[in-house]
Amino acid sequence: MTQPATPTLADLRAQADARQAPAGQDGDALVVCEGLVRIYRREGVEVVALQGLDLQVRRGELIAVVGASGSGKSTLLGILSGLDQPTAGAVTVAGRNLLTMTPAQRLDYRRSTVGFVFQQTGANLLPYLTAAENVALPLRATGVRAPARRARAAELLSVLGLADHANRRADQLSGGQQQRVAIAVALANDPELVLADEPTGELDSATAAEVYDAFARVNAELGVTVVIVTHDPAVADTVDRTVAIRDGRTASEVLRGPASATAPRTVREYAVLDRAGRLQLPHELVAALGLHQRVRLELAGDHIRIWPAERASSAASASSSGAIGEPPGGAASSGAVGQPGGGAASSGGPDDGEDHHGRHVKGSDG
Ligand SMILES: Nc1ncnc2c1ncn2[C@@H]1O[C@H](COP(=O)(O)OP(=O)(O)OP(=O)(O)O)[C@@H](O)[C@H]1O
Repeated sequence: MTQPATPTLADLRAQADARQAPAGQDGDALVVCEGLVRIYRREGVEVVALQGLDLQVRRGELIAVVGASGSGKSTLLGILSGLDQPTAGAVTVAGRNLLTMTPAQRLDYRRSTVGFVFQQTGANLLPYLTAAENVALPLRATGVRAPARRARAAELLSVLGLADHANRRADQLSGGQQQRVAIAVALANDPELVLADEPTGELDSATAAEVYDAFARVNAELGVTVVIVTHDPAVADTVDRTVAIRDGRTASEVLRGPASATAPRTVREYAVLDRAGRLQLPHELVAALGLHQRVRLELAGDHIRIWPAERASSAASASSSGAIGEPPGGAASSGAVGQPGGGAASSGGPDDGEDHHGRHVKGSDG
C-alpha cells in the first residue's frame, strides 16, 4: 500500500504561512492583546500578574475568560477597560491603541467604547434611583437630551425583559434583576465592547443562568461584543468560546459549535500557541507523563509528539530514525500512549490537544 508522503517542516511552514493572517491584521478582531505584561510593584516586591498574554476577540463574539484566583483575569479586564496600563505589550480595542491615548481620549473611550458590569450591584447602580434613571445616567454624562435618554432607557430595559420594572427603585429589585439593569447601564452609550467581572458572583445558579441569558440576548440582538470573566463553569453553556488563563497567559480555549436538531453542541478543547510558539501543556498531561524540565518533540506527519526527555533518549538510542521530520515508524514513534504507530493518535479524541489549525499535539509515555 502506498503511504502518503509525510510533509517536511518546510511544507508545514509554507502551509501555516498561507493560512495565517499577518500579525495585527485580523480585520474581524475587535480586541487584540499581544504579549501583555503587567507587573505590580508594592513595597519593593514585584508581582507579575500578566506575563505575555495574547488574546483576540472577534467583533460580535460572546466569550468567557476563566482561571484560578490570581491568574490575572481582573488585571486583563482593568487594562481593557482603560483603567490600567500594561507594563509591556500592545493592546487595541476597536482600533484604538490603549497605550497611546491622551487622558481626554481615555475618558471618551471609557464613556463610549466600553461598558462595564461589576460583581457588586452597589458598584453598578445607585440604589435610590429607578431602573430607568440608572440607565439614563451615563447618557446624561455624554450630553444626550432628556427625551432621547428616556427612550433609550425604555428600549434597553425592554430588550432585557425589564420593561415592567423601569420605574422601580434599584434597591427594590432582586439580585438578578439588578444585574440585568446593570447590563442595560453598561449598554446605554452603545459601546462596542461590554466587559463583565464576575457578574454572577453574588447570585444563585438559577439566577446566574438568567443573567448569562441576558448577556447572550444583547449579544445576539444588539451585536455587542461581550467578555465575561468568571469562576463559574456554568457560563460554558452560554458562550461559544471559553478562554482559560493560567499564570498570566492564555493557556487553553474551549470552542463550542451550534447544536442541531439531531446532535448536541460539539465541544473541542485547544491548547493556545502564542506568537513566540510557546504552549502551556495541561497539568493533567504533564502529571500523567511525569514531564519536567525538558521534553523531546517529534513531528509525525500531521501532529507533534511530546516525549519525556529521559524515555525519549532511550527510545532514540534504540532507533536510528528518530530525527524530526522523518516519517513515524521507528522505536520512538511506536511509543505513543496506547496509540502504536501513530495511526489512532491522529483520530482526534476529545482529550487530544489541538493547536489553532486543528493539528494534534499528543503527549506520549514513550
Ligand atoms: N494592585 C495590585 N497590587 C499588587 N498586586 C496585585 C494588584 N492587583 C493584582 N495583584 C496581583 O496580581 C495577580 C493577578 O491578580 P488578578 O486580580 O488579576 O487575578 P484574578 O485572576 O482576577 O483573581 P480573582 O479571580 O481572585 O479575582 C495576583 O497575584 C494579585 O495578587
